[in-house]
Amino acid sequence: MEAKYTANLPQVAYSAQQVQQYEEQAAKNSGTSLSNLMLRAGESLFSLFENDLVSAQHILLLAGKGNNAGDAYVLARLLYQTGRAVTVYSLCDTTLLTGDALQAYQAAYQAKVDIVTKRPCLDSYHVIVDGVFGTGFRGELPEQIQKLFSECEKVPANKLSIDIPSGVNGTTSVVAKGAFKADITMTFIALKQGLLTGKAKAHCGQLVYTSLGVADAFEQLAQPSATYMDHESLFSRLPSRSVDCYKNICGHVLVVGGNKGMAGAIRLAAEAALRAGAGLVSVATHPDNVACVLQGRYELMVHGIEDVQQLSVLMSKADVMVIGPGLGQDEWAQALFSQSTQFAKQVVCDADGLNLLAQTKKRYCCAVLTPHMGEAKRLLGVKSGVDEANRFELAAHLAKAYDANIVLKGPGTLIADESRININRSGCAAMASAGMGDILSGIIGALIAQGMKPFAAANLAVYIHGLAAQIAAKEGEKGLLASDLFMHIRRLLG
Ligand SMILES: NC(=O)C1=CN([C@@H]2O[C@H](COP(=O)(O)OP(=O)(O)OC[C@H]3O[C@@H](n4cnc5c(N)ncnc54)[C@H](OP(=O)(O)O)[C@@H]3O)[C@@H](O)[C@H]2O)[C@@H](O)CC1
Ligand SMILES: [K+]
Repeated sequence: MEAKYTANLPQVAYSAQQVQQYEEQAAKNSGTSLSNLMLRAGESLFSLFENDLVSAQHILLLAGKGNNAGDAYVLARLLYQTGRAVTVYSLCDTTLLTGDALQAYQAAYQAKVDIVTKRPCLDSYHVIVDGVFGTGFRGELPEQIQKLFSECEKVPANKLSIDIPSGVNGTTSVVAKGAFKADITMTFIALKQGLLTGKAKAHCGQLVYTSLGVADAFEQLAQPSATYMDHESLFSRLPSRSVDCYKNICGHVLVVGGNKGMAGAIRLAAEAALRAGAGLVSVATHPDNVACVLQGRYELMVHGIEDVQQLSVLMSKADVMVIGPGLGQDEWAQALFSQSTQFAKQVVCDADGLNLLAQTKKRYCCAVLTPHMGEAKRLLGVKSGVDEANRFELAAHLAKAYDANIVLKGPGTLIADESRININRSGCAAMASAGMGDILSGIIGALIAQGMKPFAAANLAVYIHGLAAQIAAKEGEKGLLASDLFMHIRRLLG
């Protein structure tokens, strides 16, 4: 049977609310109905069993009371009719079912699918299918359902989520306590932004997509809430080097940081800027660190900074400043930070640069800020009214408040400016290693110095960084060193 889904995900994403709002109209405009979409959803799920889960013969489906359960009942019937052993465990009294879900239930019941309301033993199933909640999920998971999902995690069955893992919010990416953890999630109609970032990404497992035949009509009705740019569109913005270019026209990056005992961070950022193609890289660091930053990387111009006038001189020569790696927060750091706010060109601010920015309420004239969630919350301050768990709100709010591009790190890094958000595709668990952030800020600085616009540079840098980590981590994610990325960054940039 031909696969009715794809792992090649679209380049635009929407909120789960938009899908709910426009799915009916999109179905009508495509000459079909919602009940037909439910049949198509069930068929697409069934084709996954015919293609990727062929050996699965014993299947348990968990069903709620909404249309997500409707999809599960359609799938259950199709699986049963092809001779598989199928049980649907309904988590609600089936008399509560209405509309399309009720019809799908009745069809399954009439086809003699085993439908139970008492919890079966989970041990013997090859696949457990989650059809409990989809786009209609709100708030917290009832405790009993949390317990059930936790039991599911303990058994070896493959876990498949229908549309959205139950307990994940497809708009905000917020994951409710005890949410279902899938190995595969098949999502329908449009890519939901909430599945692509933060903890939600881990709950989805591999994400596959099917349009149910209404994507064109849907895209006519709804504006994407985020982009999800692929390799080609990101790399298409990278300026190429002409044969007659020379180091002085490939951008001069000044990297500021590396307080006592933190030479490694500034060295990684500086080397990353070189590896990402900056023509010249100057380093402003603590005088104690000059020799060790320079050691083995003689292409760097390393300066020990004793007073801020020295920094001013370096600032006057640079095209882009990267500040923060290993900077610290002591008097030396505060003086450098304060001076750095006079820089009238592009700044990339990371690590303690962000903490000083949050404390001092100073602003850069144009900046890319690269916080992780903790730094983002500090930048936000108290009483902001923003839902701190909602990565999209957090990134959008920071972009406005700091008039900056925001790179909100973490799985599915968000890159935001005042008018748009892109969700990064690359990345792996190895990204949680020391020094990874320092390297990222160096790459962003180098790409801007070579003439890329900050938003495009931040997007490409995050992508390259994640991809380099993925390639480098092929032999195991633990124990990977941040500096292992350098060779891959070089190759990726061609
Ligand atoms: N429309 C169609 O025909 C098509 C729809 N499709 C499929 O339908 C899905 C959307 O269906 P849906 O809108 O019915 O919502 P769904 O996610 O099943 O659950 C809603 C139910 O959950 C309940 N509930 C919510 N939160 C809760 C909580 N915290 N704790 C407890 N209960 C909670 C809520 O109860 P309520 O609060 O309203 O009483 C309500 O009963 C979509 O993801 C896709 O899979 C596709 O097949 C295409 C065609
Ligand atoms: K689900």
